Amino acid sequence: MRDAPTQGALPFMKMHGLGNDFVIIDSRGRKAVTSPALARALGDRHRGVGFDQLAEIRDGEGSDIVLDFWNSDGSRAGACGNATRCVAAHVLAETGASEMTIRTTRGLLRGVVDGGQVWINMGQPQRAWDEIPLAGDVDPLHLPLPGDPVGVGMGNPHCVFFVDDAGAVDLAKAGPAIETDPLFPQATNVEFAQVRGPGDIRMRVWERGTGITLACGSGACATLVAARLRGLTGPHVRMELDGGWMELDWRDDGVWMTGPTAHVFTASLTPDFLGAL
Ligand SMILES: N[C@@H](CCC[C@H](N)C(=O)O)C(=O)O
Repeated sequence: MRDAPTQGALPFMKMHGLGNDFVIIDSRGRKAVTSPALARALGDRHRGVGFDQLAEIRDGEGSDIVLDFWNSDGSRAGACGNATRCVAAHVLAETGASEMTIRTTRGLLRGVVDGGQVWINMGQPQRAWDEIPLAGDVDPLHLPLPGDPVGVGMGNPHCVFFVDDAGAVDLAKAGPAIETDPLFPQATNVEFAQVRGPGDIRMRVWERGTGITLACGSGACATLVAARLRGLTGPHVRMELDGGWMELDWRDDGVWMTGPTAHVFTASLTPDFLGAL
């Protein structure tokens, strides 16, 4: 028997993009509710719901919607490509529109339905050391770290290593040391990319504030940018992540990406859970 909806409960959606999973709270038309404490409690896979990122949809500010992102450790994420794809797919299905605008701390992003797929323009990459940001004026194309990685900002920092075999990388060992390296004053997401051809990349990721995830949209964009700037690929690639395939295209107006999304369920947080925060 289904429980009757409880008064004071907070509805949310669970969605994922290639296994990068999200709790999404729709706060349009009412006060925002997210906080570091809510993100940590909800992100607990044993006592909460569990997610890689929490996203809150708010009323638009010169845009169709505003989106805020949180990591499971309670920190803010300046960008989350896969959550942006999930929310855009949801809102575009709801409104029947073929395009929309999304304001994030990074700026105004665009979502467009093309060939039955939702594409997001994640904007132009940040390539200057102080925009990524790095701790000092070093060449982002050749960061002074073992392995000669590339630094790229997509509204959040990324450190991209090119490796011979991405599958062989011990993410749990390699990721945390780079995430917290002093070269990155706001810490960093870490990508290990194997270029298999001019339009084919295999990539695995360690995410700042979350750890190993099955996919990372902003990380995929940063990886394409790093590969293109190093002359390893063209501007259009298919990328295989642990959770599946994405397609990316670096155009004159920014880095576009697409891939599958899924709405898993809608449920409500109980007043008891919320009251214990
Ligand atoms: N999974 C996301 C990236 C999430 C943000 C990241 N952990 C950060 O703190 O920057 C994506 O799909 O882009």
